Amino acid sequence: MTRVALIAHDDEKPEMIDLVREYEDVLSPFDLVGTGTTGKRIMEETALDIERKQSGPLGGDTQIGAEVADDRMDAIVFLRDPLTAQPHEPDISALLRICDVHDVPMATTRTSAEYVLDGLAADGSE
Ligand SMILES: O=C(CO)COP(=O)(O)O
Repeated sequence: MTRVALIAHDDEKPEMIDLVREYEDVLSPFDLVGTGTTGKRIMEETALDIERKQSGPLGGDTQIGAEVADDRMDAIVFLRDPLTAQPHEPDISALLRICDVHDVPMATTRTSAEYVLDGLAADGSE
């Protein structure tokens, strides 16, 4: 099954909720994973079921990176806050790097996320 991770920094959580609402039909057949607070918010505000990892600062990005390293992840939507320093920046950089290593698509903005999700939807309908 297609496995997708959803992650958003605090300032980007409203954008993530808006995105997943728009793409709820695309996302609902997928196996969805999220960092702690992002996953909680998505489940509160949509009908999607999310496997929740730790919150990002407590290791959630690292847990998702481990799945990438194990070739278990098909795509990641990570709406990052580009204007706020994060205490767990090394974990975020490591996640970006391991996605590059394993050629796992990671979208970090609304528009790139729409391209990735449109692509997954098109793959699923072939
Ligand atoms: O910090 C995050 C990603 O780096 C996101 O974590 P939360 O979803 O727990 O807020």
